[in-house]
Parts: sequence; C-alpha cells; structure tokens
Amino acid sequence: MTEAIAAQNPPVLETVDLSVACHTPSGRLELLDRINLRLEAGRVLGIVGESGSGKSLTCQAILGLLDRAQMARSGEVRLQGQELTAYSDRHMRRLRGAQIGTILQNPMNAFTPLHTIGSQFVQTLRTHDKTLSRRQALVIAADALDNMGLPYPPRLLKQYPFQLSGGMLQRIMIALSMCLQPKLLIADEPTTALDLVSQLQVLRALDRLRRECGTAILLVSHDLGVIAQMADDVAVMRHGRIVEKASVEQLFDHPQHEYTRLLLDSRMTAYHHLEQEQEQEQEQEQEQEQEQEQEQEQEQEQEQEQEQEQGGESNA
Ligand SMILES: Nc1ncnc2c1ncn2[C@@H]1O[C@H](COP(=O)(O)OP(=O)(O)OP(=O)(O)O)[C@@H](O)[C@H]1O
Repeated sequence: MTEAIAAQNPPVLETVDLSVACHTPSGRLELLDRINLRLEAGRVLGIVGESGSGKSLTCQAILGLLDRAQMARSGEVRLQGQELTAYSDRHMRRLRGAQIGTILQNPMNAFTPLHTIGSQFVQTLRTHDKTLSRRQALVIAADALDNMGLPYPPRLLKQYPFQLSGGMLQRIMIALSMCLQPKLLIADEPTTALDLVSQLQVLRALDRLRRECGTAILLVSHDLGVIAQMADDVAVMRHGRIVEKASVEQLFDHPQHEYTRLLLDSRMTAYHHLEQEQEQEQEQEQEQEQEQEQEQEQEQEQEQEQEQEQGGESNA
C-alpha cells in the first residue's frame, strides 16, 4: 500500500546509481560513482564538496549535457518518476527550460549577448506557450521582474545583458524561471561570482521560487554558509562519490564522516583566520591611533615649553 502511494507521488528528482566514466588515452577513468539522490517538490538539496569532487559533473549528467563522445553515463535519472537517460537530445532540450531550469555560476552565458532581455523573455515564453503574443509575453515578463523586486522592469526589458550586473542577471534568470515554473531547478554555484548583497538577493529569490512555485532545487555550492541558509538536505561529495547524506541540521550538528568534519572545520578555520586577521588589523589601527595621540601630545608639550620659554625671555 505504502509502495503504491510512493509510486503515485514519486520525487521530483531521483538518481539511481548515476555514474560517469571518461575515456582517456590511458584507459577508462571513473569520474562519478553511483550517485543516489532524491529530491521532493519545494525542497532544496545542497551538494557540497571540494573543488573537483564531481558536483558540476553530477548536474551535467542529470541535465544530459555530457559530451557523449568523451563520457559514458550509466544508472538512472528520473524526473517525477520518468526515466530520462533514454530521451533523445531534442526531447531533453525541450525538457530543459520547460520542466528543468538551470542557473549557473556565470549568468552571462545564459543570455544571448545580441538580444535585449525583453526579446529573450518573449522568445522563451513563446517557445513554451505558442498562443502568447509578443505584447502579452512582455507584460508577463515585466510582471515577473517587478515581482522579483527588480527596478524599472520596462527599462530592464530594453537593456542588453552586458549592460547589467551579474547579480541582476541571476535574478532575471530566476524571474524567468518563475514564469516557466519548472519542476526542478539546478543551480550550480549561483552566488559564487557575486558580491554579498547580490548573493543575499539571489538566495531570497531562489527561496521564493521554491515556496511560491513548489520548485525543487538542487543547489551546488562550495560555500557552506549558503548551504546552511538554503538547504533542507545535504549530500557531501568527494572524489566522485557521495560520502554523507543528511538533513542540514544533522550534518552541521553531528557530521558523521571524517571528510564532512574536515570540510566544516576548514570553514571554521577559514573564519577563525579571518577573525584573527580582522583583530590584528584592529589592534594595528589602535596602536597607530595611540602613536598619533602620543605624537600630538608631545608636539603640544613642546609647543607649551616653547611658549613658556618665549614668555620667560620676554619677561626678562
Ligand atoms: N570534460 C571533462 N573531461 C575529463 N575530465 C573532466 C571533464 N569535466 C570534469 N572532469 C573531471 O571530473 C572531476 C569532477 O569535476 P567537476 O567539475 O564536477 O568538479 P566540481 O566538484 O564541480 O569542482 P568545482 O567546485 O571546482 O567546480 C574533476 O576531476 C574534473 O577534472
């Protein structure tokens, strides 16, 4: 009975033993080893791990974006219970955008440089709903930008990608996702290239997407702060494998795997170093201030002495 209910409500994303190998002149190289992930609607699954651990490759394998001449994928990728690995490239292209959204580290790559933001909205929205007129699509686009708190949507729609900041483009991408309401959003280091204020705005936008559209988000980040803030569950990757999976609370409070502890420690150490550096800077500033004060006092004393001497001389 429970199995029947589970089959009726499959997770938005499920990977079963997803593996990727690369053909090299010296032989076959295993890059991803039996990745098993499960992500429900409206939830955020974080993937963390050091550089080269296989986070981006996992995203590409799910999206069907691997270079087939170079890489072999095995295992299963299911979107709401539908197995995707047998889909043609054309079918996958249709699925990406309509049901699977992507937000990548460099938002500039997601836009065509030669077209305005408005044209890109119109093109994308009309690909998914052919009954929409250009004017209707622009109204939807302006609403979506406004809804995302982006300033002056009509002006934004007339601008080209190169005229906008990275944070702005990321939020425009999320606004576009809001229109398409994908079941799954794959966000690979979406805040890495951004300043702190833009990071916060993008994370808030992602949070709205999941709350208001029920989109399930696979969030890759090397920043444990971002994961702690956004994710419900976390998978820790190392050398192409998942070494630990847990709820975000469990992972941060009671990490089980040695490598997870190391990752958490290195973050603490990084913060510790930062704090130490800041303290040292403050101490140096204080010392400089004290030295300046002392110099000023000495100058004042010298001036007073000179005045007294001059006073003494004139009295004499
Ligand atoms: N096209 C490719 N050909 C051969 N090896 C590749 C290719 N793409 C990735 N790899 C290798 O696969 C491994 C995982 O790479 P991946 O980009 O997924 O790491 P990552 O965890 O996303 O790292 P980062 O945080 O630096 O982006 C790395 O060892 C990388 O060198």
